[in-house]
Amino acid sequence: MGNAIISMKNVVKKFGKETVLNHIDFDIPQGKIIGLIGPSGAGKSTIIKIILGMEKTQQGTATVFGKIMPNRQLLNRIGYMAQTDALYESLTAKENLQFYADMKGVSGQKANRQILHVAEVVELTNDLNKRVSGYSGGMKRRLSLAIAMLGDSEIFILDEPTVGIDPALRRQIWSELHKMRDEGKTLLVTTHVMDEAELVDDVALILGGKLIAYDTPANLKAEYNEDTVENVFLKVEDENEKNVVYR
Ligand SMILES: Nc1ncnc2c1ncn2[C@@H]1O[C@H](COP(=O)(O)OP(=O)(O)OP(=O)(O)O)[C@@H](O)[C@H]1O
Repeated sequence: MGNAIISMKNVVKKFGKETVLNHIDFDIPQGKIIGLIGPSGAGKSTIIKIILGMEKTQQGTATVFGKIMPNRQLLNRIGYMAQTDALYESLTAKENLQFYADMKGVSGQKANRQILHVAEVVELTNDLNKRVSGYSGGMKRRLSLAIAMLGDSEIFILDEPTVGIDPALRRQIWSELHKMRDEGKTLLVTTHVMDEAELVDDVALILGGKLIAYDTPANLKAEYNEDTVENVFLKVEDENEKNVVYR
């Protein structure tokens, strides 16, 4: 794909003798939300870490903006939310946001504006002055997501951003992700929540370290003759258990 903003070419990743990613190839165009879905241990976080240059491959390459990763200079163009929260517990949420805004090179009035906006998106406005040590798990996830949204990133890589977040707020967060997409941002999001897979532009289905399907939710449903992405996923998983021995 000519206009790919993120690309993986023939990526093989092993941990010891275990092959975790088995010849993964895919291109993500700008201005799309891609949902990375697959069962626990399928290799989703490993894909993300390779794209960010945090893990090395045994074969193949990941490129972002046409440059082979790892590339430190590109990192401030990517908003990343990891699966584990990296927060300063003894600081307040606002202080955490100020710290990360500063790290991303945003300061002054612009930082204040962004902090208020991202806090509102994740409904933490009234808890900004509380210490993070007193936050619940879900509040910490929300704060991590708010931090990932700070700055002027063009790409957002979000590993399970809505875990522990209730359905109403999840909807609000997805509406913000769509808004970001409509402004030309590119988002790669992993999720276990299958109804969220209906909200992305393209679904990349990972099973046993392989990219099994990569298409729009509508095309996948038509191809597999199912009415939900969840049913497509179950069908594909079932077919693969019968036919393929992977690893
Ligand atoms: N640092 C590591 N050392 C050894 N094995 C690892 C390491 N990181 C991941 N793995 C293994 O690689 C496989 C894929 O892990 P990964 O975290 O990418 O899966 P995932 O699809 O993100 O799972 P989940 O949905 O549970 O987060 C798993 O079998 C895991 O045990």
